[in-house]
Amino acid sequence: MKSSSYSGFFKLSVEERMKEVAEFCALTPEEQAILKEADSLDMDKADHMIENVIGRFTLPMGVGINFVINGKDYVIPMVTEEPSVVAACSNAAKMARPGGGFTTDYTGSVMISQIQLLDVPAPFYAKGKILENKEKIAEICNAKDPMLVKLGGGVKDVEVRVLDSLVGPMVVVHLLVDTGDAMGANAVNTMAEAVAPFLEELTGGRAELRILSNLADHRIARARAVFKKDAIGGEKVVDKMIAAYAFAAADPYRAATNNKGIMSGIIPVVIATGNDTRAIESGAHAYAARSGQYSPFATWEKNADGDLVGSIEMPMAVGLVGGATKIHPTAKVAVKMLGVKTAGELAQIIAAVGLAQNMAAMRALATEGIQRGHMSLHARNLAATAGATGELLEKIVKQMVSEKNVRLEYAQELVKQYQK
Ligand SMILES: CC(C)(COP(=O)([O-])OP(=O)([O-])OC[C@H]1O[C@@H](n2cnc3c(N)ncnc32)[C@H](O)[C@@H]1OP(=O)([O-])[O-])[C@@H](O)C(=O)NCCC(=O)NCCSC(=O)C[C@@](C)(O)CC(=O)[O-]
Ligand SMILES: NC(=O)C1=CN([C@@H]2O[C@H](COP(=O)(O)OP(=O)(O)OC[C@H]3O[C@@H](n4cnc5c(N)ncnc54)[C@H](OP(=O)(O)O)[C@@H]3O)[C@@H](O)[C@H]2O)C=CC1
Repeated sequence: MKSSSYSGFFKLSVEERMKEVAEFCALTPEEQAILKEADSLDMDKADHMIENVIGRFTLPMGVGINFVINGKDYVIPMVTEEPSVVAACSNAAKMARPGGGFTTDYTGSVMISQIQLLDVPAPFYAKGKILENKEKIAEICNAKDPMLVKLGGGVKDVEVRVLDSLVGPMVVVHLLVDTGDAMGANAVNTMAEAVAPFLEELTGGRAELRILSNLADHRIARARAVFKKDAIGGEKVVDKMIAAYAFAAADPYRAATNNKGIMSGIIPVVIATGNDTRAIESGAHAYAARSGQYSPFATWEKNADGDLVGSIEMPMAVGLVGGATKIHPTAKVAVKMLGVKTAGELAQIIAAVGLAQNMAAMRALATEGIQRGHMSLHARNLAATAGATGELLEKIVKQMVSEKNVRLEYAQELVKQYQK
């Protein structure tokens, strides 16, 4: 496999796919074994990751292929239980190639840590005092994480908001912390707790909550792509897809589903690399609602040539150090597969996958409908659940799809019928 573009990759056996990916990503036999083994996370490690451990839970890892991002080819590890997502992303990445693939950027790894101050006697006067003491605040916080500071991170700015609330006015301090290649929750929470007594002293108030904000709007990843009209079915398809986007832009009921589709692409990469899925979900949805109306994460337009152009912009607080990324053996291999050296690079790849997923889903929805592509892959799932394997599985899938009767009971009925 010389580039990530590979027609018919899905028709290969698992072993053949692994061989191609191992060659592309230079995976050692040990790394390949980690991906193949269901129990690559040993019980001892598992027992130290969370509490009350009794076992482990395995999910399939697929690869999103055909991706070109900033001129470089990528094979993208994706861990999900949902059929058709990996296929959809690979499909859209293939359609993006004639337009040059995806172009991305990143605003930097700045997280917000919040400190809530209650019973501040004169909130606006206190705000001034806090802002005058930015340097001292940064000094107290940075002393808690010399390693981060050595790596170029640490507190970059301090902001103060005075909020009206159910319990009266409150002063909310935001520490803007560059967390480098860490997601940063632990790092910034430690800083918030360390600086709270100084803020109490400055303001005469009482510090209560000291915790990061998952609305990471200083940590934005962007991706954009041109889908040449001829690569996606012509200008009529472009127009239909823009009408589909207009629906999502006008209606939160549709936007929620549209964004769920984007998350169907994003979360598998977040899981594969051992990152915190809840942080990504909450940040993304809060960002999508920032104008007051819940909106799509991505925007779709037609350019002067009649091609479809898409852009996505969302918070992307993922890291390469900390969390499970450095503990989980499979996550370590996934990071190697991507060849990323910084959290920013990882964030940008994830944004590109989100845009790809949205494109594939919208194209299917705006043309033939989602069921043909999605249900034919879902049918495989059901046939396997009903106990079919090999040739029988293929036969049952074909029959369920052609009869448009993709249900578990029917799969079970067919298995019984053919096994008689
Ligand atoms: C499912 C496809 C890709 C079928 O695709 P197809 O239409 O049969 O197209 P194709 O046979 O011409 O294949 C095109 C490429 O797709 C990939 N591909 C094709 N088949 C496979 C496969 N079996 N396994 C892996 N990859 C596959 C592969 O890269 C292939 O290129 P090739 O290798 O042939 O050169 C297409 O119909 C599609 O993109 N559908 C969208 C499916 C989707 O979005 N699923 C997400 C789940 S539904 C959801 O969660 C969200 C939703 C839909 O509600 C969001 C929303 O409302 O916005
Ligand atoms: N609301 C939320 O989202 C919350 C999430 N969490 C969880 O927090 C975890 C993530 O926290 P995080 O702070 O990232 O984890 P860690 O504290 O494990 O990692 C961050 C630390 O790694 C060290 N480090 C080493 N190399 C680098 C580098 N290149 N760039 C940056 N830091 C480096 C730094 O200092 P040093 O070596 O001194 O440690 C830094 O403080 C996740 O598991 C998440 O689920 C926790 C609470 C709330």
